[in-house]
Amino acid sequence: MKTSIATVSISGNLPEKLEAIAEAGFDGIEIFEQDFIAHDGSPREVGDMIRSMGLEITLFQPFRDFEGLPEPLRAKAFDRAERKFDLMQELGTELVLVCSSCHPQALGGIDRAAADFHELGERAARRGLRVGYEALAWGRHVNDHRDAWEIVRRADHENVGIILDSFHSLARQIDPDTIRRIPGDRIFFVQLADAPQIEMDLLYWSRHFRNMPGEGDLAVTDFMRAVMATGYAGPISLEIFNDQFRSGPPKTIAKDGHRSLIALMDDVRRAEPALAFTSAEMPARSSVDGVSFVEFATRGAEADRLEAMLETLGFHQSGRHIAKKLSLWTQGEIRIVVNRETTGYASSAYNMHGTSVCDIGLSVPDAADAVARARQLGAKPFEQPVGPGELQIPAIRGLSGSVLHFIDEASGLSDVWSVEFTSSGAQATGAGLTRIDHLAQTMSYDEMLSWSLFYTTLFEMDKSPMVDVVDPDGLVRSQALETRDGRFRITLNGAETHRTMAGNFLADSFGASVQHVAFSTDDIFSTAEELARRGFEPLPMSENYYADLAARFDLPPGMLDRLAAANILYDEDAGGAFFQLYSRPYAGGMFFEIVERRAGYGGYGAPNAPFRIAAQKRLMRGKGVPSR
Ligand SMILES: O=C(O)c1ccc(O)c(O)c1
Ligand SMILES: [Mg+2]
Repeated sequence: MKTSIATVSISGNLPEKLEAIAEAGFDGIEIFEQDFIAHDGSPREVGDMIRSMGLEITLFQPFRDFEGLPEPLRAKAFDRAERKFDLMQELGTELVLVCSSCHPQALGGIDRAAADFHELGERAARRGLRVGYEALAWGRHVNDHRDAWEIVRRADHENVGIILDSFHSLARQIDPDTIRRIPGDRIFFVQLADAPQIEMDLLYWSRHFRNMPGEGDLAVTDFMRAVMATGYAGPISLEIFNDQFRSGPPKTIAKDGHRSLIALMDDVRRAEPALAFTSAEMPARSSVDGVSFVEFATRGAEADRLEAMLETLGFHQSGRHIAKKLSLWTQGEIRIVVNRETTGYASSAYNMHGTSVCDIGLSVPDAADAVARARQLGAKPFEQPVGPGELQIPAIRGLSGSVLHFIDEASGLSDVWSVEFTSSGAQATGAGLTRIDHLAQTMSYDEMLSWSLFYTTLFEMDKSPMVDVVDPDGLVRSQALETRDGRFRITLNGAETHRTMAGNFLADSFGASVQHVAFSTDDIFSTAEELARRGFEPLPMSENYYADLAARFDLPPGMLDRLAAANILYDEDAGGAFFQLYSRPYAGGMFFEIVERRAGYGGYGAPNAPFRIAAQKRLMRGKGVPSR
């Protein structure tokens, strides 16, 4: 299987695009004519430059408004085609994409178009070139791959085939299984794009909102399953028109693209085991049984403050590392590692971000498999030298320099706590916190797709719909990713401005990622009592908030007073009820949350977020949160 990507899909000038594409591991590019014209270099030089980077030109595109024209426009269209054939020969590519005509004078008529393509095929054949016909979803007469196929079939020329583009077919809700009727050798090229399901004009949707397979809502896997069932053996190419990607970092976007394509083809291979095609061999997506540990990089007085906060949250220090300045804080199934090392990865994370979550450990069935899949999908393995008596725990670099460790029972990795840590012997009753409910990561809005793709291609996780969270100073988009059993949940919060609570955290921590950790309790009221006894200072909520709760929900008698007295927030969904208690913001805007989910409540209290954020901001502006 050859991978390819259209040069429109990423930002930069042509050499920058090519470098990012080659580095991400693609085999070829679709050269967009605009990218060629904007470049100052002869077609021969451009062709040589592309090949010198190890890339092949899989396609030249687009050639527009060709078929079905009356004379003299028709003759002109053929002349134009001849000029482009000259250019293709100079560049060194043999396939051109002709997209269905949008010309106001195009006459329509399947046989007229077929005759035009037959003649174009004749002219292409003389030069050893081939022509592919693609139905644009907004084409004037042809906007459905089934009609494009009928024209190609009637054109009846060896050098004329169809080009399929998942966006055009799926955006029009054409059943992808109709592709299974097309002979594989008549499909000359396949373009892939996903898109979020939004109601809008097809052309506008296509030119601005396409995204990588798996990042949107279209049935791209079903589309590719149908394509592969035909026996198609040509390149699989991303063609992504997206405003964010056009201005984003080209290397990251190219890597995301490659990751999406490899993961998609792995899904296709699993869904269609009877089809023989080559794609990267890798273990299936890993399930995640939960967060095994969260590690903070910190130092000195900040570390003391963090540990004091953990104590008020009911944690106790249950162990110390045999050689390093790490302490282990536990409660229920929760493990927090406080890392005060002044060398190594945690130390550089501290130097970069200040006190921050530098490492997340996930419990998985097979840690080696999780790393093997991540590597196939372009993640870099992460290793640090291990000292005597320490375990080598498989790990990868996440995005933005983060680190993820994988812990399993099968290979004894879950013994790390007894092997590498000496027990303090301390026994503690705690405050009823049982496990980590979710991690909330903050990022710039432009990075959200990369992160969701990262998690959903590695793990068995589903995306929830994006929700808007209103910060008094701007909007924050929030999207939850979760395993089906809810044992691993992450929320991604995308900030567009630095004035929001989330954006401010990003700026202050130079792009640290985890802004809060949420712990579960089975009884939020008794947890709140125990926390109060330990001197925990909750985030104070306003009276207005509780007055509104009374209006919105039928709470049992006395409940409202109990909520208000303990500063507990409340929400309901069709499944059940949700209780939340927040800490005050800590260094740079990090905080902790405690939640109780009753009767299968599935959300994250999004309706409460604006009031929580306003309360945090009141505190940070008023008393001033001690910053580093
Ligand atoms: O938006 C367009 O015009 C356009 C051009 C070429 C393509 O392959 C395509 O899918 C869309
Ligand atoms: Mg296309």
